[in-house]
Amino acid sequence: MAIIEVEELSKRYDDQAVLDRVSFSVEEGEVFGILGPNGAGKTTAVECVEGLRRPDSGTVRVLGFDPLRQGARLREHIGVQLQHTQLPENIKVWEALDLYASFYDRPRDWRELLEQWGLADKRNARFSKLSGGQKQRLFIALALVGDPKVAFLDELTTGLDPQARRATWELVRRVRAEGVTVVLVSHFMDEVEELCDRVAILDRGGIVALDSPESLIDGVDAEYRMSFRLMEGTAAEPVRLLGNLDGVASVSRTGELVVVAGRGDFATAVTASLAREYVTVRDLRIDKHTLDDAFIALTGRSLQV
Ligand SMILES: Nc1ncnc2c1ncn2[C@@H]1O[C@H](COP(=O)(O)OP(=O)(O)OP(=O)(O)O)[C@@H](O)[C@H]1O
Repeated sequence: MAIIEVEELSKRYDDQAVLDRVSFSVEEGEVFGILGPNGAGKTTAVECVEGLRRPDSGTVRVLGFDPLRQGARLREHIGVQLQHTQLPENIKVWEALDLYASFYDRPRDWRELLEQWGLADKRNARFSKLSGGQKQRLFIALALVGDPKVAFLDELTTGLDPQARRATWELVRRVRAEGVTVVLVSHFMDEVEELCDRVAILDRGGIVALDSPESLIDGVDAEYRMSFRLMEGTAAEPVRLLGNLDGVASVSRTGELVVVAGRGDFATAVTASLAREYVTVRDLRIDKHTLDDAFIALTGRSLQV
């Protein structure tokens, strides 16, 4: 069942078209990613869905509500992650939760959220004294305090170190496991690949692709490479053995190192052929495509900044 439906959403700022007839829907229970480079219009799109910005045209329904006309009722059922600048430096963790709980008719018990998100010992700490990861946990707890059906998480891991990013990903999985639908805005490929059931790739105001990360990656019809080392004394000559296999574009050998490039599922054909000839190899590596390759294939540019 679609929980969010967006049709033909358009928005301009002055003479700049930021969203141009964007349509997508989000299914109940999924983690839906909106991925795109800086300035692609991600935040604008999400804020139109949340009812925080007014689109020029198009329709948006979230849980059946029109975010502009029924914003107050809608906000009872959604949770929005705040950006850092939106909490006073001196507010205590419990005060922030208590304040946000007061915005809802039927909030969750924030003491439970403190426990659940590992913030119980930080209950009386001031916001400014929290680490980046703790702040992120607080923001997620605040987004959940209204017991929402949908949570919007925007650039959740920007500025976090790799360890804190991974810990935050785990938290998102927990939110999903609780049955909350998640809309995740990000410009990190790995994050989206890791977390999202489906992703809309937004570029220059339009959706250039919408699918699961796996399908987007599988759809990339570009060469990739596999490499391995032959065991010493191997008699087989890989260039001859592998050169004519389906999908293989080139095979090169430098000493024991063999590099095979190709398209499609050539790596399976290569390993099967090696096994048939009893050739054992080590250090086998396949540089499979990533979401960034999918982005390059779709837009001609890399998203990595
Ligand atoms: N209130 C506004 N008035 C004028 N222009 C705006 C406004 N908000 C955003 N823009 C412009 O619209 C474009 C899209 O901005 P938006 O914040 O939606 O992109 P984004 O994909 O979320 O980018 P980022 O990843 O940098 O947050 C940008 O060029 C931005 O400068």
